Amino acid sequence: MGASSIAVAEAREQAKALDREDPLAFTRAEFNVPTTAQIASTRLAEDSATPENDDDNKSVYLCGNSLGLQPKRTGTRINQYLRTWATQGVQGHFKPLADSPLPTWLDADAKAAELIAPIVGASESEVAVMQTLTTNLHLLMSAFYHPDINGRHKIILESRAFPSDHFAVESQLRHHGLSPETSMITVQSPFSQDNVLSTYDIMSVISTNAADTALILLPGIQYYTGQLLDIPVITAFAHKHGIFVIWDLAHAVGNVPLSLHAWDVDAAAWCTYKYLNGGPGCIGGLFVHERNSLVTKAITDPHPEEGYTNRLAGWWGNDKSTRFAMANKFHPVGGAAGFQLSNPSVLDITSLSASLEVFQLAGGVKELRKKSLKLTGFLEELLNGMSEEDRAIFRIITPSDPDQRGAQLSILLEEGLLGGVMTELEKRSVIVDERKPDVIRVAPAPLYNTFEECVAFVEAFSEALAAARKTKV
Ligand SMILES: Cc1ncc(COP(=O)(O)O)c(C=O)c1O
Ligand SMILES: Nc1ccccc1C(=O)C[C@H](N)C(=O)O
Repeated sequence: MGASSIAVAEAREQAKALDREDPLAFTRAEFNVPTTAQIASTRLAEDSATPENDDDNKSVYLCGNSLGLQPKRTGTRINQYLRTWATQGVQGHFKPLADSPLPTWLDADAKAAELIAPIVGASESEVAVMQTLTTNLHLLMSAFYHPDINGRHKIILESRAFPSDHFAVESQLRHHGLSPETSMITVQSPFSQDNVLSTYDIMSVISTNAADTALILLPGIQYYTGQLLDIPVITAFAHKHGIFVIWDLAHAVGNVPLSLHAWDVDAAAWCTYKYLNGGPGCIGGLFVHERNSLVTKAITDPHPEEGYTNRLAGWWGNDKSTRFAMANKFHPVGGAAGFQLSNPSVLDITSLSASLEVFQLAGGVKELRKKSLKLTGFLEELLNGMSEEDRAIFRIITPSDPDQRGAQLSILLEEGLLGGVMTELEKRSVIVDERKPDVIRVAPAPLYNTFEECVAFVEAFSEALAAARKTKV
């Protein structure tokens, strides 16, 4: 690749064969893949948008790690939801819609929890579809971080955490009157220049701070490097030291198989706009292990709040049977649903549920992972096979061990090339994302990307590198 057109032709033939053999190839037709004309258009006005036609040239969209593509059935389901609202008004809360899998609005959250539970490996009662990622991290910390300045008060997180996670931790500490300088511990790798963290790096920091750490917040998959951490092993190690762990699964959910219950994870939160294709800013989710949300007292108990986990509460977390009684005693429903605050946006839940229907069609995340391993492995092989001239100016920083990554490969470019490479890729209708200062993240999503698109990417990338080299500032 990158030099010889024969190599490109061979790779394309190989990719075509892999696409033909792919048992999940059919799910691509479930998605709206932007065409090259749509991507090139500079205005979004309805009259200038190019109508999509299946014969049109499609863009190469490898950005599902940032925003997943729109499933075609999202429009169908949202229109059904809109019809219910238009024709029923408030009665939509209670009336099921004929000829549609959509539940009544009152049951929308429970139904969505049912769909998300297998994706994260939890029971339905351990998950709630609610709020957004950063909010959910705050809600979990408010419930499970109880600092004791003379005992456990520290929070451990990675040194290059996604800024929102870092801000959330810092502000939690300040909220409790603590200083990040004394109570925030960050993990970084002493060995890896790219800050790929070994399990040992993380365990060492836990060991050193074991006596006074209350909480650990870590990413299932690190957003920048694409590294998949060993969730069960790190969780077990933290538990041995009496530390509660919250996992941020933004980049892991819908990407790699998760078994949160079996791994004994304490709590986790995620967003749904990446591999779950819920749409920008769509409703998020959280997991609370059943042992952490036990409702030990019956609702008829004179002091029902005793025995309930401490939490920031709202009426939607109240038991359904008394939610509308308009009494002011909080009776949380057992499980993660008891952490809900407000009635959720049914528009959001409808959008997410439409995409989760496609996950069901595909046979779930385990099936998708089989394809994902092949797809990302193929992309890696193509990148490693590029010309020496190309390879001299980029390096894949994502672990090469497939068990330590999901779909994403992060490519570190030589300094000064990022802007030029992104411009050149966009000219060729190749959509990936940039993370300053020097990384592009490329994520073939098994629900809609093809092996042929991996070849198209590498071809465009080689041309982009050549062009960027010339214009490098
Ligand atoms: C790891 C991580 N944490 C937090 C966020 C912020 O999510 P949100 O804006 O949905 O709160 C994102 C993505 O934006 C993310 O990737
Ligand atoms: N929601 C967004 C809105 C605008 C720009 C980026 C995002 C992202 O989601 C970024 C993503 N969390 C990331 O890992 O880069």
